Amino acid sequence: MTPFHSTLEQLGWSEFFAYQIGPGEAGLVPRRVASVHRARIEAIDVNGPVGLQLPPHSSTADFAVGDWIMADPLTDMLVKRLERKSVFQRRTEGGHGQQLVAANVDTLLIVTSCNADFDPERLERYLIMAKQAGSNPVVVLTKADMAKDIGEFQSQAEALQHDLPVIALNGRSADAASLLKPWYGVGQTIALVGSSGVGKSTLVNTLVGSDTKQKTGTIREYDAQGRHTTTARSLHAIPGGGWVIDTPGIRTLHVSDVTDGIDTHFSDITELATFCRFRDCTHAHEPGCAVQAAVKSGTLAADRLERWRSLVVENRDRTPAISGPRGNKIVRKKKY
Ligand SMILES: Nc1nc2c(ncn2[C@@H]2O[C@H](COP(=O)(O)OP(=O)(O)OP(=O)(O)O)[C@@H](O)[C@H]2O)c(=O)[nH]1
Ligand SMILES: [Zn+2]
Repeated sequence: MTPFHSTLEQLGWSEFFAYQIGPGEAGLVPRRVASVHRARIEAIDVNGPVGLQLPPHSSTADFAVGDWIMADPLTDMLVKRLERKSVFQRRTEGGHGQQLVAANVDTLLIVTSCNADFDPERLERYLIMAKQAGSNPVVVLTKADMAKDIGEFQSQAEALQHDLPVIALNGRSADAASLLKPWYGVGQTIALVGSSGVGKSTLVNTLVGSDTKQKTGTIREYDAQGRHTTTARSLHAIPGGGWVIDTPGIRTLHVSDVTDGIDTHFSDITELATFCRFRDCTHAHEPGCAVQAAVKSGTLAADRLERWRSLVVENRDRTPAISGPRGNKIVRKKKY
């Protein structure tokens, strides 16, 4: 059962949201979206779980788990959604439209396991996604109990970003909860992303207790290959404070709509580029290129520049252009 919460702050409320309430909205109450279904939305407020009425012609697809909304307490009608502090979205398969994954997430736990799933290039894609969304990333290496050399996985992950927290754990053991404690204090929201089968649901169960999870409505169904998989996302209360959002396993992580995320993750290249002679320098063959100069002098690793380049090309290729021609199609060698 979702525990009773007496204050909005415990639900994740902050001044960021309070400032968005207009003078004419004193009769409305803030509620947080706890689960989004095809035809209904469930929320939580200071009195516990509550269903929401959607205004005519609105779609549940416009709301994300973790959203803050204002509702009329008499009718439970959803009146408006508040601006998000952070939001994860991804392009739907086929490339049309965006699918909202989670909103107002403070920390993104990027989950991978200490086995064949581990792939630094895929992790880097998740780091870019976290930056684009506005959340702090933490890498969680599951199945550490099965790995021979955890240190090797850990150091490869740590090399991806300066000061990146990397936590190796056994998701089935209670210790996992204490290792992750720094990121789920009272009112803090964490979300888990990663491939199918890496142990996201297991970790959520360890954090919230399996009984709680069953009742908060996460649906497990069989996918096309007959695998048992998480299909719905919802906000789960962590006993003692904090919230966790489980997300369905991502099969292939393409990058699109992450220009800002790439610029932030590769801030060294972004900064060097301001010294290039040409404003539209591609850092490939132009004279006076500060980025190439840094590679030559050894201050920028050539493989880092290559990773940047392939992500920029993929992002450009997959993000619909507002105007002008689209980039050349690239042949993908590898699935992430
Ligand atoms: N030994 C070990 N097994 C684990 C660990 N974490 C998860 N598992 C097992 O790995 C399998 C897959 O775990 P899930 O939690 O269902 O994976 P998931 O990421 O939620 O998968 P999707 O719901 O498909 O996205 C289960 O059999 C778990 O018991 C771990 O840290 N150590
Ligand atoms: Zn350049």
